[in-house]
Amino acid sequence: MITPEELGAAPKVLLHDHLDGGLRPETVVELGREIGHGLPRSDAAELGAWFVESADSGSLERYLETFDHTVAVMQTAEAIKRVASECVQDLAADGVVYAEIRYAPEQHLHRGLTLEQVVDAVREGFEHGMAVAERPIVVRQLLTAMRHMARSMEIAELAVTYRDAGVVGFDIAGAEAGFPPTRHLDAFEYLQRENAHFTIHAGEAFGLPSIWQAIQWCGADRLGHGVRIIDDITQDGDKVELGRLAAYVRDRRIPLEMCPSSNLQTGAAASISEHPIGLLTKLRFRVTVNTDNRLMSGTSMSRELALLAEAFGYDLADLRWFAINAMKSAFLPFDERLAIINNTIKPWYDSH
Ligand SMILES: O=c1[nH]cnc2c1ncn2[C@@H]1O[C@H](CO)[C@@H](O)[C@H]1O
Ligand SMILES: [Zn+2]
Repeated sequence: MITPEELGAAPKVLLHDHLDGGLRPETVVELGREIGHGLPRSDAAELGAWFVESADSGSLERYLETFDHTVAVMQTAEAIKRVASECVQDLAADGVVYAEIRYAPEQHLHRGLTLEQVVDAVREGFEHGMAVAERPIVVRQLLTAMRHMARSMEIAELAVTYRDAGVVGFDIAGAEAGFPPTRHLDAFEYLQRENAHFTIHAGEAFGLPSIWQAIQWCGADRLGHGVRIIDDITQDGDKVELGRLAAYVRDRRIPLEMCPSSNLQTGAAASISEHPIGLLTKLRFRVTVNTDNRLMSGTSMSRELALLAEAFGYDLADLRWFAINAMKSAFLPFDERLAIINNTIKPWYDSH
């Protein structure tokens, strides 16, 4: 049994977390008041509960509607800096030692900011957060393009421009059904030519064709969620068979950015104990554990790991495996990844 203290103290690595899905409820209330944005609840605790209840919709499309309020209050450099700094501080307090935080710059232009000003504001917020956090943490940005929009090439170029200024990769997000990854093929081909890294939300609200396109057409380094890879695995008693795509994903060690609580809310999985992460972990896929949207799921890295430990009996050795899997899969340069594994992750787990 892992104690709550151990869970909090254990070094954790987070690869899939949305900046606009992780605000503190109090911050949404305060920023909303400052700009006169009407919110469904004015009390912070009630608003926090409202986000979780509303996101508990059983559909990705309705889950995503809750972001209207967080995106609305993140339209000035000051507001974005505050949210970014608080994000880093909250993660550090939860024992996260490395995080890649994503958001869509194109969604923060309503009050006159340019794409560059948005990325700069997030960078300043992250730097501030890393400087004041109660525990050491390294945080980098992933720039997301919205899959139903047509700005992915521009956002991919932005990611390359900022590659030495805190941005380590690119992503596409938003409603999956009807918006296949190949819709943004030019952006992915451009990134490959630039030796840049990217992950793709795939296999969350749509199945194998989405995963297949993300990997075999677009060349994704990692899969956001990827839970539906389970559709290519058949189980007959103790006998487990992998289809060609599932075998490819496992053979190539393609990291799966799994987000258990988020999947329950969008209907991608029925319960934690039935979540495909159990089988995929047993089969030694490159599984990583993530939060997706801490506000909408009312969660944290510690909580996600606690839920898994309870459902599957995981111990500290499993947590170590998840942390090292994630660190190996990070878009940070190899020597920096290795330093975090050898100087931070392993020493803690070796002594516990
Ligand atoms: O689980 C998810 N699947 C797909 N899109 C998502 C998910 N969570 C958040 N976003 C979308 O990504 C945007 C940028 O951060 C958010 O505004 C939200 O629309
Ligand atoms: Zn996501």
